Amino acid sequence: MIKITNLEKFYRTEEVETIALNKLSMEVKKGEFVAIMGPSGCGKSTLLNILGLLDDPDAGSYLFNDIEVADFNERKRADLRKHNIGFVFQSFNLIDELTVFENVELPLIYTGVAAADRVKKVEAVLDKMQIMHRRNHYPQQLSGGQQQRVAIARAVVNTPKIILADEPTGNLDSSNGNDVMELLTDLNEQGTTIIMVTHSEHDARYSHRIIRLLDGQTVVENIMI
Ligand SMILES: Nc1ncnc2c1ncn2[C@@H]1O[C@H](COP(=O)(O)OP(=O)(O)OP(=O)(O)O)[C@@H](O)[C@H]1O
Repeated sequence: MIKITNLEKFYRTEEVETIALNKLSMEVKKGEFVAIMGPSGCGKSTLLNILGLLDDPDAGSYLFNDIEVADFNERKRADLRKHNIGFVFQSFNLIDELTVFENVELPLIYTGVAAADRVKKVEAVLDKMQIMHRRNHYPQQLSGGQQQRVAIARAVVNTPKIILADEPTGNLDSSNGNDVMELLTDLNEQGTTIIMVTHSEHDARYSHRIIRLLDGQTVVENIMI
């Protein structure tokens, strides 16, 4: 599903050049649940942004479902992204001015789904995430665990092929964190590929495989049993 080869990303300022990804290669197969770990500054967010088509690499190949996307322009990236990729962030990234229902509806508006179908899809996913009773609340009226359930609902409402999660439990207590990991596990068992950046060895144990990065390179891969 994802194959990157010799991927490079540099950040240049006037004085210094930082190599964020240094000829990084990795592969993620359809249906896998992969954790990406490594010390601060090793390139995890940079990698996730490129995998999520939010940013482009400076060199190397990125095959998404066998299509070379490394040289896609922003418009083509956005098109592929909105139909295929769901994002879950540490800080939830919900829109405060929109209700729970409206936040989850947004990706369906972007992909042109008709209003009646939107209602059905949003209600189904809110039900699945057990947050239906809060559909008319605003994000600030919800607990952190509830906000992350809404964010996961928003990530999956378009039935993406892949979910990219950046520290999804980072702002949650352990009980809410475990609930979020269980939700991600359920989605994975229903066929969604998941790539999750985490600092938590506990959360990483929910995955099938850990890719460890250091200085923009893969250093080791652990298969979970
Ligand atoms: N916009 C930017 N401009 C300049 N340098 C950057 C920029 N973004 C990231 N970097 C640098 O690139 C390297 C990789 O950063 P990245 O954010 O991908 O690391 P990370 O592994 O996600 O770190 P953390 O765990 O702290 O979030 C770091 O050395 C960082 O300082």
